[in-house]
Amino acid sequence: MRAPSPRSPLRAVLRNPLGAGSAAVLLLVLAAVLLAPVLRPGGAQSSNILDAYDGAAAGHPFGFDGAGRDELAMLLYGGRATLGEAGLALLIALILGLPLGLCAGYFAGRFDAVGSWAVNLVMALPGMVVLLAARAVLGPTTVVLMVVLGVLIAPSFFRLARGVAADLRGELFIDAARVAGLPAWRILTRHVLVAVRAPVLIQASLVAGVAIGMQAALGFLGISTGVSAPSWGGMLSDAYTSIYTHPILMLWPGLALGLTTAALLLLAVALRDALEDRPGQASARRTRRPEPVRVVPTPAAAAGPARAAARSPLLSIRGLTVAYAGPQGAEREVVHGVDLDVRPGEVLGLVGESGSGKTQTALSVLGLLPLGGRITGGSVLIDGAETVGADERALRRLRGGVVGYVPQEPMSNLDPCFTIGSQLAEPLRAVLGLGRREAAARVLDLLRAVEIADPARVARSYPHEISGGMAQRVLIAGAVSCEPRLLVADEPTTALDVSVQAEILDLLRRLQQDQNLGLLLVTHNLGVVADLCDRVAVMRAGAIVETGEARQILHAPEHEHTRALLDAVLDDAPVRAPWQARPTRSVA
Ligand SMILES: Nc1ncnc2c1ncn2[C@@H]1O[C@H](COP(=O)(O)OP(=O)(O)OP(=O)(O)O)[C@@H](O)[C@H]1O
Repeated sequence: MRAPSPRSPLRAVLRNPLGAGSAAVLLLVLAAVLLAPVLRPGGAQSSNILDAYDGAAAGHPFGFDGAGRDELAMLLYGGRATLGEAGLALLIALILGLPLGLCAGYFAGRFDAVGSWAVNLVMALPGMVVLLAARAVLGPTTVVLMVVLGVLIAPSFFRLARGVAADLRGELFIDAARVAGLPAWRILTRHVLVAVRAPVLIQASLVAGVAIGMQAALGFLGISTGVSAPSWGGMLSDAYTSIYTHPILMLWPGLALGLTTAALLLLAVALRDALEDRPGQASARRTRRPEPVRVVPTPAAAAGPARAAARSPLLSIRGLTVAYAGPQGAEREVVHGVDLDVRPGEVLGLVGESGSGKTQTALSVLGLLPLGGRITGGSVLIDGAETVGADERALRRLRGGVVGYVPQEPMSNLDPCFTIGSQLAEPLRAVLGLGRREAAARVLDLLRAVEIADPARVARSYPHEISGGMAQRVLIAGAVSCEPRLLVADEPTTALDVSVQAEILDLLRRLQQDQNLGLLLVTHNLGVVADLCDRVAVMRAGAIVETGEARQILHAPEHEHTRALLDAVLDDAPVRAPWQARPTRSVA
């Protein structure tokens, strides 16, 4: 397995000849423009009519314009106006479009509807007419016109960010981050912004080019302050009056405009290539943790399920119904009045045929139903707190800290852009408020606790650099990282190799017993039920048909559907040996 090479994107851009060349041109232009008062302390307005239209001379390499002003000084000071005002328009467009687009895509619903409506309205406006109207109403101030231009081009960022955020919203690693208790702003700024940065950079370069062009056009048409203050557009306008006699005067501002916009575009392309080629950000730092994670078996765990059953439930579901919006707006109910309890230290297996509603029930507990699905009735109490109808803040308090989630697909639940260490540290910092070093050290302990032999290397790895089994161990480490009391595991071994499944189940059982966790285990595997579960609830067509002790359900099922499920197990199918506590061991 290859260790990740945390290259900085800047270095990658500079290694690319296209990137290095365009960055050099842009830097040169920017430096020249910024240093204008040093290079030409006399300013751009000093003129001598006797020099009008004169060619290059000592100290004046670009010659003089029709008013006898130094062309180089005009270019330098004109660049300050043109680039500065175009930058302002870009900034306004980014400030308005990017956060609103991210929020619209991520939160969807009414936020998206209102945002998209407003954006469509702005896009329907004819830009040039609005600018001319703004000039008439607000006066010939380019700065104000550039603010208006920024508002007009903000929809391009809105739509881009909205599209990416809406796509990512359904990604499992976003769900995993939500279950870990991360607030929406943190998910948006970390996971979503990282995905949107490459297209936004390209878009920003295009928009910067358009803004530079528009600023120059306003100056060229003489509808801005460019008449008195120099700008590249104003220079083009002046040069245009003598285009047949002194065409060279068109060359300098034209060249400045062309070079700058071309360099911007090429730099963005090189940056995009560098960012998309780069698997993630800098690896987590290796630090020593002062104290290892200790998992102490509690007396309650040792007392077994009989004692656990006597305590009040950690999870109590009553009359849960879930429905999905149909094509004609009518809702289709897929979970019908489910009742379930999970007590501390108890493993409840939720079994049933495919499509019976197990996953919908588990996702309801976490408040993570996919778009279109909603809880239409009933109650879900986690540690006594009602989650149905609770706001996002209340749910966040429960996620991570009280309830953890082990998903079905290990790889899709890890963000490919970040190292394992950084992803595990994130909830530790957000939920437990640990510092960077403390979180990094605890990550190593967590990786050790899930029996990963080389935690430092795994913490530095990106998801594509580890195996599926190891990824599932990482997710289990994440699920228990904030010391929850309830775990929801949705078919945690389905996506794994048979040989790895047993190890993962053993690990889950050990952690569950050591930490006295309540575990809601969604599975269709009755072997797993026999091995791990204290009690079992059998689902069929969205309803629970039978609940009882695992031994009773497996040996003396009462409902005919449970009997049919047991009959469907192949007679010669391998049966897992009952779980036995064993010393912790390490796997690579
Ligand atoms: N996004 C969705 N939109 C509409 N209906 C859905 C959606 N997701 C699930 N359903 C429906 O909900 C019902 C229950 O699905 P669920 O995923 O809970 O089944 P399951 O028991 O977990 O099955 P499996 O073991 O195959 O995952 C199914 O009839 C399914 O068609």
